[in-house]
Amino acid sequence: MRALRLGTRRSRLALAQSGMMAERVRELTGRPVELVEITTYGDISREELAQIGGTGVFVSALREALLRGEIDLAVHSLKDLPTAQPGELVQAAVPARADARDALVARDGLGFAELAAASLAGDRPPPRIGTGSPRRRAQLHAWARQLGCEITTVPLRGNVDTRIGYVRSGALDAVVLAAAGLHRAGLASEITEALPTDAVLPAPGQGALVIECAASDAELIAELSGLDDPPTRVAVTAERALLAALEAGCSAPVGALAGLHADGPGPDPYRPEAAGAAEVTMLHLRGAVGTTDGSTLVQLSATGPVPASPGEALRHADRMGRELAAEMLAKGAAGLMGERAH
Ligand SMILES: NCc1[nH]cc(CCC(=O)O)c1CC(=O)O
Repeated sequence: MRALRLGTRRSRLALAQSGMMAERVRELTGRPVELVEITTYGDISREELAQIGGTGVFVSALREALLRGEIDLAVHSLKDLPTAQPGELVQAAVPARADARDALVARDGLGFAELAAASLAGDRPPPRIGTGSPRRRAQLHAWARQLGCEITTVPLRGNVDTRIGYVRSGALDAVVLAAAGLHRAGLASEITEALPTDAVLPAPGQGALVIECAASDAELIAELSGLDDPPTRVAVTAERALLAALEAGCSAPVGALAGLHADGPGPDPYRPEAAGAAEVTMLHLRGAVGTTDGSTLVQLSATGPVPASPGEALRHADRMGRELAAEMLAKGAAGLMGERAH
């Protein structure tokens, strides 16, 4: 039986999540899966991600390998994918999402509020927090302002180990990283606080992976649907629709998080004949966009029942994302979209 070739980047995080997915694909299909290492521009560039500017620097080399038929599947972090899906590629599976939150790795086991407050006593300068992400900067600065504290954010590049190294060496008081990435890289014990989503909304799609295949590979796409988690796909569809409608790339300060929850028993608006008996599934979507100095933050949310049919549920999620984005633009987000990291 021919082995499936799974293309992966070489970073610790990429190898960890590709290895995890390779194992699940093996279990599901009974076919051997071999990892094919591919170097991407995002891995070799020393520039700041925000300066590179384009979204998808981590994914384009993998996608090119898929299109050339050099690999059969690629595993991406969904948050790294540009919102426009190329027609020649298919998201064959979006597996169940891990922790979507951002995580703080701080000195002395501190959380954000304690760290920010440490400078109030006057014995320390404002804490230096490593993150180049305009989304994280905007929300961390807004949170610090709410607490009446000052923080300094410092741009940061490099792999997960390098970033954590800045805290260990004392060069920075803290760094912010995706919790899911730290878990997958075996570094969960470094987390000193999972940042509450009321304060910091993660990037759209954060914590979710996607297995991508060439659209021509119908047989493999059908097989891999066994790894798809429909609730995760609905949630990330809403988040990415919001992002797309805000016309923002991954370096723009947009946070979004959606989740499904049962709200039954109650009347199901899509099946009125079953009134009172049905479990209604609700989709809740939150979005945030702001200036990187935290002086302005537009935060809005929407909730609505999800149609039972999977196809309709995805269309509904997409519409909810676009409508919430329109509301955010009307509430002032439009004026912020030119803002970029410096
Ligand atoms: N931007 C790089 C990136 N892409 C995905 C993750 C983490 C894993 C995930 O969100 O699924 C990270 C690292 C980070 O933001 O800390």
